[in-house]
Amino acid sequence: MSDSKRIIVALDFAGENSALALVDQLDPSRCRLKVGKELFTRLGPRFVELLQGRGFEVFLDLKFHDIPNTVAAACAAAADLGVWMVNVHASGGSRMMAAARERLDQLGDPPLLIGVTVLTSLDRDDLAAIGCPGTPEERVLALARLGQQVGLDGIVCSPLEVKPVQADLGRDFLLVTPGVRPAGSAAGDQKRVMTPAEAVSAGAHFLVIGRPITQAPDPMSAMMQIDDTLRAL
Ligand SMILES: O=c1ccn([C@@H]2O[C@H](COP(=O)(O)O)[C@@H](O)[C@H]2O)c(=O)[nH]1
Repeated sequence: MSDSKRIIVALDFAGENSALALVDQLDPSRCRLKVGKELFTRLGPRFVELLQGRGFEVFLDLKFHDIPNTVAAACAAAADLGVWMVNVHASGGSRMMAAARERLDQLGDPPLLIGVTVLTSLDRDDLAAIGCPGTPEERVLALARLGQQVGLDGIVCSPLEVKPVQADLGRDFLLVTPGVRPAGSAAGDQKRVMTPAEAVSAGAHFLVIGRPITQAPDPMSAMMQIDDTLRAL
């Protein structure tokens, strides 16, 4: 799968003005935007519509995780909003993911449906502490297989798991990777990271990048620099 817009900028801002100050500098032909829990909780669907009205495709990153009926209905609401991509937690289980898939399949031109596997802020010790033995890679693979079986379009994982997942599930299953840090960027709360070039070289389809762009002194130039590096690969 080849897509010229690999970068999804994570709009993690506290309000409309700060978010739009960045969005105003971005070009919808070079990147997509991700609206997550903070901005959506503050500004709601209206803000997603505003971004789409400016020509951006939006990944609505609300990571739905609930009983099947509730998640299916939430996905349908996201589809009604016209978003490009929506996600659910794969750990919500097969029936939950299948319900989301079935509901979206009833609609014309549904958003891409993606399953979050193991958050990129977690390492093996964090997983052990919540009662999940094994490595993040093992757990990502198990959840990715489940997601593919029920017809998800792809998963969210860290760039570190891209190669093993593709070796197992093929290259058409979309891999969306946060945990992306250009060389020299602070990892912050992310534990499983790679550089943008490493992630794409490994086979990631889309990179979710927040603070390395949004907190840069010149966000547009930071985004273009990363994008130029990826286009040169
Ligand atoms: O496993 C996950 C799933 C989602 N995210 C989201 O991606 C961005 C990453 O932002 P950075 O500032 O580049 O760390 C953020 O919105 C997360 O909610 C993730 O990081 N890991």
